[in-house]
Amino acid sequence: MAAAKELSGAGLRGQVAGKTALSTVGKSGSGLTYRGYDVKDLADNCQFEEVAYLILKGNLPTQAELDAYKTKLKGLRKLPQALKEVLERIPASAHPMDVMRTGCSMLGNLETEESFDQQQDATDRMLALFPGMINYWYNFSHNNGKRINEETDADSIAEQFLWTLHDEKPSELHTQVMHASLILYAEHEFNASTFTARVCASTLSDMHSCVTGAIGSLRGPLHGGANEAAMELIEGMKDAEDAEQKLMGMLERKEKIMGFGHAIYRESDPRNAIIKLWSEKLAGESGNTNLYDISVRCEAVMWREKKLFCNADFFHASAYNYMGIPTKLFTPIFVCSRLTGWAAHVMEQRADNRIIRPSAEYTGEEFRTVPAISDR
Ligand SMILES: CC(=O)SCCNC(=O)CCNC(=O)[C@H](O)C(C)(C)COP(=O)(O)OP(=O)(O)OC[C@H]1O[C@@H](n2cnc3c(N)ncnc32)[C@H](O)[C@@H]1OP(=O)(O)O
Ligand SMILES: O=C([O-])CC(=O)C(=O)O
Repeated sequence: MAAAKELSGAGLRGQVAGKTALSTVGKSGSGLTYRGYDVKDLADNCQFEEVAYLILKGNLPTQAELDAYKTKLKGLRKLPQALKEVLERIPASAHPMDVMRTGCSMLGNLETEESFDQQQDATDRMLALFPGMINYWYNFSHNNGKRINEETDADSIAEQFLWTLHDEKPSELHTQVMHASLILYAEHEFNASTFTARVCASTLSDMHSCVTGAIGSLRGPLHGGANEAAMELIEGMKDAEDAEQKLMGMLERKEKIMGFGHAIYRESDPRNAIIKLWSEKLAGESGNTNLYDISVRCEAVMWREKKLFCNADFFHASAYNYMGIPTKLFTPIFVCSRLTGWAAHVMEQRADNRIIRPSAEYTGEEFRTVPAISDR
């Protein structure tokens, strides 16, 4: 099992900051469970919608419940015209995570969550709409003003993401990998973005504000942004030998290697083995295993030199690249998935709320009085 570290120190490390029934990290099974189910079991046997249902509603759906949920989500894909207009005004140079943040916030203006009774519907709308939203912007801004049809016939969120990105039905294999990827990223206890969402929820704010804040926290390279940073690293390496040399140089210069290490896991991240297998399969399918081979060498060097292991992000880089996904859209996919965890945590916080307001250890000046301006 991927066990948890002994934790203490800055960054609230090791401190229990609240309760959750949603997931465990470093405690049982392969090391990550959603509502008691091992993430590997879920990734091997479920579609993303089943896992979203589990996280949001508490139990795995029956076939009839799953069909009804997927039909509901399919009916919620249409982007409001005002949101399309905002997306068309965002320049191609913008980071797609900023587009997600603005898009989510705009949706909150157009379809405001007026009461907590609407929390499930507000979440479902975002789950259904986010893939088309980011790919509408991406195609418009990067593809000569192309306006895609976001109301595709895609059967699932996994398929909808790839379909709206490439404007064609994706292969079975690619859709299967996307399901697994969305499942792996869906929930992870009190990580930085989820904690952001919970802090916002604790003030009794609305769902769109909680999610907008969480997107901002996920954006950084120490958190979700690491999958993009990992891609930038490996695409600069010619082959496995070059990877070895470059990494050794970076370690000598004490540079941080994105996609490695974890705040909670000690020896491995259970999501890595799963996405690594998919990356290998995609490499085989593509007929060019170089990027996969480079990634495998990086993993070996980091463990040999530093006992640092790949987290969920590292092999996601090569997997997404093999599926033809542009690097800057990697972290928005994480948003399309983690939205389930964020929303479920918001609902959990609301159900048993006290405003989150810790204390600080003061390190500033002693008490003093204001001198006259002429004496300063
Ligand atoms: C889905 C996710 O969000 S997973 C996380 C994605 N983020 C990354 O991949 C970014 C790279 N990794 C990191 O920056 C860190 O490992 C974090 C942010 C994930 C965890 O941070 P921490 O809990 O502070 O890490 P930890 O306490 O284990 O660090 C121990 C030591 O290892 C070093 N270290 C940790 N990760 C790395 C890394 N990826 N590369 C180089 N050194 C590292 C730290 O600098 C620290 O050294 P120090 O004691 O000399 O300061
Ligand atoms: O738990 C964390 O700190 C980061 C992480 O792996 C995640 O959010 O998936």
